[in-house]
Amino acid sequence: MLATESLWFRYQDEPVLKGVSLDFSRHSVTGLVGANGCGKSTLFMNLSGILKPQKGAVLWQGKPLDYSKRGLLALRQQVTTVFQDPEQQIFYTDIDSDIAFALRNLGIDEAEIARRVEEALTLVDAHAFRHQPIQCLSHGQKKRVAIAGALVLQAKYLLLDEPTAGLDPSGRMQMIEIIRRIVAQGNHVVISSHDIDLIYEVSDAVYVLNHGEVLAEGTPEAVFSRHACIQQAGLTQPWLVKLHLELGLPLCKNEADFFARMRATYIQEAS
Ligand SMILES: Nc1ncnc2c1ncn2[C@@H]1O[C@H](COP(=O)(O)OP(=O)(O)OP(=O)(O)O)[C@@H](O)[C@H]1O
Repeated sequence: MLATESLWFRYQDEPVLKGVSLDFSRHSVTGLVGANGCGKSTLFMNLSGILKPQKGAVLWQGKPLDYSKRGLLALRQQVTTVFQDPEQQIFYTDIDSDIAFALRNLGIDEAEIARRVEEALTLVDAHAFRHQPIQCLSHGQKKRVAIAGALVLQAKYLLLDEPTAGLDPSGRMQMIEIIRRIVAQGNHVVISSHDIDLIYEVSDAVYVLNHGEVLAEGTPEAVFSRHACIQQAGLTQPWLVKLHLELGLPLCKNEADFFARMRATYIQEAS
């Protein structure tokens, strides 16, 4: 279980997170949205034990997080973060060594490392550029390498900070597919993003943060239908929700569903 209980955090005088209670274990994919500066990255750093709350707690496996070196090492094998900028997480010039880095630090044997690296590269579709030096990769490819570096740890929770930032449309679709594959393996994903359409499509539950507080929580359909609340948080509604609310079209979860429903209706009406 990964959760927070009445968590307060401040860097200086002003609190950035104000008593937030969030549970990331109830759903496979939890989305976290909010305007710039509402505290999303600060929350991620609290969840991974980089920052420590002044009040309240991060709950890991039902207990307040153990901040000892041993406790944090155990946490980070089960809760891994992929930051927005992949450069922050890349240490080597060759992809295999980079992805294997954390496993070598943990003293895992080489045969197991090779197996896990292979599996992670498959999951993020990186075989095609596996032998290129990392500095020659595109932003999107580096992002996939950073995710592979987190996946080899076989963590139960993957925290993705802006996974689609800087990706072109096909990179974005590929990221959605990667998230689905990670979830299909039985893992939890927490996504913080300004890409509202992505959060709507891939999340099972959403938290809306506003000035360090939880303004709304629930299914993406319910949360994003609350126009005034979404506006108050400085956000916009996903396009599929707008079509539903403004034109009375069926509320669909993704573009493919939407076009399938529209085609079925159109063909029925035409015949
Ligand atoms: N190291 C720091 N020292 C002092 N204040 C900080 C520090 N890091 C962040 N803050 C402040 O904490 C608040 C929350 O920042 P945070 O980066 O968590 O927000 P965010 O929701 O991730 O924003 P964005 O959507 O822009 O990435 C902001 O007011 C920011 O200025």
